[in-house]
Amino acid sequence: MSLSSWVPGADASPYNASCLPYGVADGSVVVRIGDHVLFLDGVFGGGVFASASLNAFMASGPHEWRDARERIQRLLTDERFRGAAEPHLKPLSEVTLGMPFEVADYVDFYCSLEHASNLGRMFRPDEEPLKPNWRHLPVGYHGRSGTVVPSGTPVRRPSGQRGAGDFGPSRKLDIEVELGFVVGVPAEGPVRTSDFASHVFGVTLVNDWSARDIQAWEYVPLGPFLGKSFATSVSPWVVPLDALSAARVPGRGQDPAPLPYLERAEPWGLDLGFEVELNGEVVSRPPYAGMYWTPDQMLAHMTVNGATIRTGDLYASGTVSGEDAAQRGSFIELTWNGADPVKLSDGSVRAFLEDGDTVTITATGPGADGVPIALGEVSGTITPA
Ligand SMILES: O=C(O)/C=C/C(=O)CC(=O)CC(=O)O
Ligand SMILES: [Ca+2]
Ligand SMILES: [Mg+2]
Repeated sequence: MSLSSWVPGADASPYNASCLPYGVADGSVVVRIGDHVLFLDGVFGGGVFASASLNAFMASGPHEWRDARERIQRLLTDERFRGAAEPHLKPLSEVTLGMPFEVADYVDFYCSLEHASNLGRMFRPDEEPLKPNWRHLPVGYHGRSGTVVPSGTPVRRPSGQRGAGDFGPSRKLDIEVELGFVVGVPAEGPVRTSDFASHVFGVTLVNDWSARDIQAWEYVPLGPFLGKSFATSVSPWVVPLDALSAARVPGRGQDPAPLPYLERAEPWGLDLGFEVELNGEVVSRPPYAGMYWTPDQMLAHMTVNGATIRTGDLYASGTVSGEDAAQRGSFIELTWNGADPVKLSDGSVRAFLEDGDTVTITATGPGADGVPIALGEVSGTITPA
């Protein structure tokens, strides 16, 4: 039975009562229902919701997460609670959304076989596309949490070294379509794959902006640095894992079989479809379901050495790219490093991003009973260097 809400328009919206992402509006914790937000401090009177971030709620653990979600669903679907809840409801158009959580550490992985193969072919044409380690562990690096910004924040074109003796504004400014996982409950490592849902609160959409010229010159052999640390944008919405149970699908197998600490009960995936818009026009549709490494494996890997995790840690999947050319999650792949530019309907072409360009990433998936749900959106406009 899908849940029917008394909030006008909510049932027809992908932000229906089986979605219910959390965010922060006007400095207060809210949940989204249709084109409205419900202020949780108002309806529940304090506690973990009397805060300007989701961190306290996320730290409270899976029992409280489930309890809150059930109470919110009851409030929004049972007419008897309408009188109590309605005073705390506001149209989305009347509030200002902010950063939903305080980011502790930020880690970026590289979990798409298609993306890693495409970049290997472009950056290392004389080598095997995949490095020898790729099928043995989810490759990742530590990013810069201080430059994780909420959707809508303008992104200034970075300047840096583009090669030997060549300094200037990046000419290869790019996007990376990713799914981010937000840690709620802290732990001392190692964390087992089977404990994923005891620690991870939910997901958020991520655009990991990348300056390909700066990156290509600087990142050997220690990995990405200034080519990616200038900005990483996230959606204002964190979708709880419970909203994604219907999106869970059997996943692709792994060969070779991973080491015991990376084993899962079964391979799985999330049937989420991304859409990438450049200046309002769809340029790609990356599918998440076929990602090679899964988020429980990423969590097990990043803690296997004993590293701790904290509330607000964000770890991202790495660029999501599918097999088809129209499913690639970055412009470097879509245009094959600029050789085959994207053609837009107004006749213009793009190899990489120009000043004034706006990129918006959205994603949808099946909610309870297959009713479509939306995962939010992450948008950013490029400003001059
Ligand atoms: O393969 C490379 O040389 C470079 C890869 C990336 O830039 C991707 C990265 O940051 C991780 C990801 O988003 O998948
Ligand atoms: Ca990335
Ligand atoms: Mg980045």
